[in-house]
Amino acid sequence: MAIYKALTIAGSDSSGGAGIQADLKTFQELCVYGMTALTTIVAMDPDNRWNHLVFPVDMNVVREQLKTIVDGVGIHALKTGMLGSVELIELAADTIDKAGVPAVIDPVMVCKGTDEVLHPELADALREVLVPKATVVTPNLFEAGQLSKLGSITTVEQMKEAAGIIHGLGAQIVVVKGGGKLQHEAAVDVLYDGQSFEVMESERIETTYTHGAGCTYSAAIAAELAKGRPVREAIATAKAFITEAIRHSFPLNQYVGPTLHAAQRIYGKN
Ligand SMILES: Nc1ncnc2c1ncn2[C@@H]1O[C@H](COP(=O)(O)OP(=O)(O)O)[C@@H](O)[C@H]1O
Ligand SMILES: Cc1ncc(COP(=O)(O)O)c(C=O)c1O
Ligand SMILES: [Mg+2]
Repeated sequence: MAIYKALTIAGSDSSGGAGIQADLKTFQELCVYGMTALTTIVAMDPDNRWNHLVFPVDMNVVREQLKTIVDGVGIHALKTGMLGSVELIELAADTIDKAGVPAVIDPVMVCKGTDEVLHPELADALREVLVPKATVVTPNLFEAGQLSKLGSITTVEQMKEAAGIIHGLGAQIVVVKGGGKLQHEAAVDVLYDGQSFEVMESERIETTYTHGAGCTYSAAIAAELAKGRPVREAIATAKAFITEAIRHSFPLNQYVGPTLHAAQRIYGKN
């Protein structure tokens, strides 16, 4: 059996539901060999309302990890998650050029449940340097508002407008995730490939336990692309995967509830 390999360039979520942990668990569930270039370590303070503490990894350390993986092993696809600096965003873009494989860009700007202010230069670098390299880019509503410069997005029409603008930056396929945040009875994502819009409505699960949903979804797309699946098929498979992971999400403590990456394996595909 062929072994397909995927790389994630992302941060560590010590609590295991998002970031590189979500990516690796997802790669494993979808039978892809996962490798990691760690950019940042996020810890959470249980004595201070789960306040996020962010520890960047030295740039040289990130470079050496990428050399190991891209030069030393080889990959079939990659994804990016939390990239905490302009230098890291540029390094991720260079890595995509060098590796020449499909790339899923999850333009992580803020963690759910935190109110950290976004550094504008990060949004600028994502918009100008990394999004143009994307096979698929998966902004949530906030990130789509920042990348498109539309600001607050509250309707499907605005999601379409944002997707059009983000496609214009150079991404091949844009998926704006309405998810649980859009006021709608379904979970609505908008896909745009430069030709037509697809409003993807799926079952909306009533839960607040969606920590890591975006990481998991983008990792699932990357895993399917690593296996050589066509992009639309990869997105459909990933959507089914995240819906089941959210259906079986659970609380870790009073602050956070991740999705269950193993949901399809344990409970079936529904
Ligand atoms: N409550 C929900 N029910 C069903 N699907 C959801 C729900 N919340 C999010 N999703 C889906 O999960 C994926 C990740 O979206 P989202 O949670 O918005 O990303 P992020 O974690 O980056 O904010 C999207 O496909 C979205 O539609
Ligand atoms: C390291 C890391 N990456 C990414 C995210 C974003 O997670 P989500 O998939 O919920 O958008 C988080 C959120 O806590 C994180 O800690
Ligand atoms: Mg996200």
